[in-house]
Amino acid sequence: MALPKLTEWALRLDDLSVARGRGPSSMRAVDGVRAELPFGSALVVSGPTGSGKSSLALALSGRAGRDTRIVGGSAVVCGISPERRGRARNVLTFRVGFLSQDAGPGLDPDRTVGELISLPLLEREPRLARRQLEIRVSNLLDEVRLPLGAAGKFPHELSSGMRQRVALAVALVLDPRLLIADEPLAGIDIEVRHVVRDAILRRREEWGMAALIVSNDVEFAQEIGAEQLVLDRGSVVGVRRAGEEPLITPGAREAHAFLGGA
Ligand SMILES: Nc1ncnc2c1ncn2[C@@H]1O[C@H](COP(=O)(O)OP(=O)(O)OP(=O)(O)O)[C@@H](O)[C@H]1O
Repeated sequence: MALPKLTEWALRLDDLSVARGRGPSSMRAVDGVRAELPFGSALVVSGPTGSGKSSLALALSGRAGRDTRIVGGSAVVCGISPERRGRARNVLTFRVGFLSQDAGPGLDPDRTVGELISLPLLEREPRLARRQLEIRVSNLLDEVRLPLGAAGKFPHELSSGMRQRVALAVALVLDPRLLIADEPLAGIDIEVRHVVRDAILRRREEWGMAALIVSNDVEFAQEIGAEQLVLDRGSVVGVRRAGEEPLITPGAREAHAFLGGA
């Protein structure tokens, strides 16, 4: 079967609902979200704790386990539904780089940084020559501003900010068409912020990478010229297109704060 072609949209969500959990503890974490993200643009998803941001990011990433299911509407991510399985899903994971909320602390402690960055490449291209692999690893280390010597280190030998930069390098190593990053700036050094921002801007400029970032950092959203979407209890309660006034659902006054208003 032919693989799905890339569409002009990195992301198209039509009335998307996502359930979390299994059995009696299952609940609707995302409820009827509509959004479109063309290649070359960025969307920042904000909202209070438990509003469904991570559930949305995970459901779209192609990495969701059985406790995260699309239960209504549809999603097309880089031309592929994240509900697909088998080869189409593999292609989705190659087209979409994913930085989960616990990506930095969750790095495999038994692998060196060089091995961690190489793994996705070897999964996609098992016959890749060693020299090519080394070049890709060193380019990525350079992009996330880590010294070349970091390739031989294990995660526990690095600071939390450095681990987060390694996790970003892993998410970017396949040159994804869409980067989905869940709280990439949370609680770590300023260098991480610059690295994430510069990677998004450069890759967007060079080949139209799109980005979906979960963050409540309004300044960051503005720095990368992103459209913003505010979730509350799984539903969209506010939207702000770059350079425009926010649109807020009547009664959702707290959405202003997430869009940089009073
Ligand atoms: N594995 C799970 N099983 C059952 N419910 C879950 C699971 N994961 C999340 N939830 C529930 O889904 C809802 C949305 O959670 P989610 O983590 O997506 O929100 P969030 O906006 O990302 O929150 P935070 O800012 O705290 O990360 C919450 O009510 C949460 O308790």
